[in-house]
Amino acid sequence: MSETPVWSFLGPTGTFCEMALRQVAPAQADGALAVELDPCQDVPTALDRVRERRAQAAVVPIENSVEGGVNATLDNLVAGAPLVIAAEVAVPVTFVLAGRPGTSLADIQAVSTHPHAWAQCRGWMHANLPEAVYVPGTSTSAPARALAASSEPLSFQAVLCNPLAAKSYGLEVVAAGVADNPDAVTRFVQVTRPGRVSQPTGADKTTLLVQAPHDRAGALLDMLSQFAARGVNLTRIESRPAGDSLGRYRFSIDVEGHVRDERVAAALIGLHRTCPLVRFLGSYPRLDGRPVVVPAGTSDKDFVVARSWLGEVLEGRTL
Ligand SMILES: O=C(O)C(=O)C[C@]1(C(=O)O)C=C[C@@H](O)C=C1
Repeated sequence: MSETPVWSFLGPTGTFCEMALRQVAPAQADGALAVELDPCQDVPTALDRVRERRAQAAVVPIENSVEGGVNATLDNLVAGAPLVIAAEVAVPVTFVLAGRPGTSLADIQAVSTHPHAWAQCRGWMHANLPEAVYVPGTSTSAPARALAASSEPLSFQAVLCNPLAAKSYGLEVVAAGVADNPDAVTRFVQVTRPGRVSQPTGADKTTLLVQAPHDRAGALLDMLSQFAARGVNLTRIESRPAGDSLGRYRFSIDVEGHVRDERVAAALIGLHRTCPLVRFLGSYPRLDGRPVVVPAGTSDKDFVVARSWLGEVLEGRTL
């Protein structure tokens, strides 16, 4: 009998991350999850569980429509043993302000939540609870659980979490629909250990980490030219400090297409020839399912025809 696969995520139960996991994890015939949930204290721990083979997959936040890239994820993905992204999912993010039963706005002097959640509610907090102090939490549900778990006074009287977490921990909603941007979404990724790369679907994305040479003019332009020359469209590019000295940056990049697409493969080969570091972080179906637009002259067929023409040239059969 095969064992139930373990999937790790940023816990405890009730995070947006768990909502994302429930959207991508396999389900049984009756709709119940076919994986065992492994809530972790932070993103690096969730990813390490996969590296250590204690989990088959991890679901972690990677990009937030308000705060941008999630550094804990972007940096950890390239820090240790290789991992790759297998799928992506977006979760709409709206918060409730919740406290122990009976709490009213006037009782709240301090609020705890994840720093990204706080960043998404700053304007609302300023307008409604300008005096409230912020107490950082390891996730949105960790302080919710802590508040519900005891009746002793804590350093905060309310939390910003998702409505399901407030309900499951038995907290009372003091204010609903708390968000500076009602359309905010967070993108999460399912991460696994690398294996043979899947086949393209025609609507894929590839994530890379690239370090451009730092000691010559135009290095960044050269790096970007590797994509432009092959008609590969970028959907995200962010710089992250390399960490070893000031002024050295790496680029976290998402491109349209799959590493098995000729034009994406050619861009990667070009990067590998010219950049000191290139990490492939996975090709996976894009969440909007929108087919990739392939510019003229960059389809797989165009590459195959051109290669066969060159073969003919080498054999002296054509010029
Ligand atoms: O704390 C959670 O609930 C998470 O899933 C993490 C996280 C994030 O890292 O951005 C996810 C969505 C919200 O933007 C707030 C926090």
